[in-house]
Amino acid sequence: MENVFDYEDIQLIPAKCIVDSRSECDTSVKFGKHTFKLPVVPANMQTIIDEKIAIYLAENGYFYVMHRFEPETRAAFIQDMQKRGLIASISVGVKEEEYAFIEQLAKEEIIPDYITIDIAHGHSNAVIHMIQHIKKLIPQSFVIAGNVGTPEAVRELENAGADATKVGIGPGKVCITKIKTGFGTGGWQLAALRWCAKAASKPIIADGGIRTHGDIAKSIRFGATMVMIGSLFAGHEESPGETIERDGKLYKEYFGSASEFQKGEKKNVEGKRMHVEHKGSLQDTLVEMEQDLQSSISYAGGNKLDAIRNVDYVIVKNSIFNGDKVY
Ligand SMILES: NC(=O)C1=CN([C@@H]2O[C@H](COP(=O)(O)OP(=O)(O)OC[C@H]3O[C@@H](n4cnc5c(N)ncnc54)[C@H](OP(=O)(O)O)[C@@H]3O)[C@@H](O)[C@H]2O)C=CC1
Ligand SMILES: Nc1nc2c(ncn2[C@@H]2O[C@H](COP(=O)(O)O)[C@@H](O)[C@H]2O)c(=O)[nH]1
Repeated sequence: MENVFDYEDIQLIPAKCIVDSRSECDTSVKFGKHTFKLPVVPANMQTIIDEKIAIYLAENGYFYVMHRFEPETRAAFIQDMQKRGLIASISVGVKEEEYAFIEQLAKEEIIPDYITIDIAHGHSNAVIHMIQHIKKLIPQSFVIAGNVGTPEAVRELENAGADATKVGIGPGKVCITKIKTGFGTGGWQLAALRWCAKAASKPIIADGGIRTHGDIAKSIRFGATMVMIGSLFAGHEESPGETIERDGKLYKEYFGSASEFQKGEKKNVEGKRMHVEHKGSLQDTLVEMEQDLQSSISYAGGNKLDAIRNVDYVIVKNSIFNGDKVY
C-alpha cells in the first residue's frame, strides 16, 4: 500500500477563518438517530467506563458505549437508562450465550438504542452472524460492528446489516496484538482509516491510537464520524480502577480488555496493564476536547465539524513533535 502514515506524520493545512470567536464553532455530530456534543466516545473498557460515567455522559449529550464485561447486568442497565430517559448503548460478544442474550432482550422488549459487537478480529463469520441475529430480532437497534482494518471487512459487515463499523486492530495504548501476532493497523492507523473510509457507505468509528486532541480532528479529516478513545480517558477521578501513589504522585490503572487482568487467566493475552497519571475530572477533559476541536474547526475555515473533512494536509514523516514530548 502506498502513502502509509499515522497521526504523528500528518499536519492539516489551515484555511481562511470565517468566525470571530472559536465559541461559534459547532462540534456536534449526528450518529444514528441522535446528535451528540462531540464526535468522541470513551472506549468500552472496564477501566474507562462504568454505569455512573455512562449516566453522566448520556445526561450531558455525549455518546457512550457500555462495556460487556459484567454481562449479567446489561438488561437491567438498559432498563435503568431508559427509565431515566437516556440513551441505552451496550456491547456484546459473539459466543453462544450472547445469542441467547439477544433473544432475551427481544422477548422482554428491552431494546437498546445502540449495540456494539466488540471483538478483536471483526472480519469474521462470527460477527456477520451476530449482526444478522440482532437485525432479525431487534431491528430497531443501531448496530456497530468491529473491529476491522480493511475495506473488504467494512463492506462485508455493512452488507450483513451493520449500521456502522469500527476500525482499528492493534493501535491501542495497552494493545500488544501487533507484537504478539505481527498483525494490525498499529503504526498506520490513520492511513488504514482513510483506506476503510473510502469503501464505507455508512459511518466509521476510528478506534485506538489517539494520543492528542489534534488526532481527533485528523480522524475526522480521514473519514471518521466518531472517534473511540481509551488512554486519554483513563486516569480521571471518576475512572473505574485502582488508584496508586508513587513518589508522591497519584496514578490510576488502565488495562486492555484482552489482558490477563481482564480475562483472569493467561490465555490468548493481547493486552497489558499500565498506570497513567491521575488527570482530574472527566468534565474538564471533555470541555478541553470541545474547545480544541472548536479551534480545529476554525483552522479548517468553517463553523461546523464538516469543514475539517475537506482540508488539505501534508505528510511530515515522524517530525511534527521535533523530539518534544507530546505534553
Ligand atoms: N481493537 C483491537 O485491536 C483488539 C481489541 N481487543 C479487545 O479485547 C476484548 C476481547 O476480544 P476477543 O478475544 O475477540 O473476545 P472474546 O474473548 O469474547 O472472543 C470472541 C470470540 O472470537 C474468538 N476469537 C478471538 N480472537 C480471534 C481470532 N484472532 N481469530 C479467530 N477467532 C478469534 C474467540 O475464541 P478463542 O478465544 O477460543 O479464539 C471467541 O470465540 C474485546 O473487548 C476486544 O475489543 C482484543 C484484541 C485486539
Ligand atoms: N489489542 C488490544 N486492543 C485493545 C485491548 N483492549 C482495548 N483495546 C483497543 O484499544 C482501544 C483504545 O485505544 P487507546 O489507544 O485510545 O488507548 C480500545 O477501544 C480497543 O479497541 C487489548 O487488550 N488488546
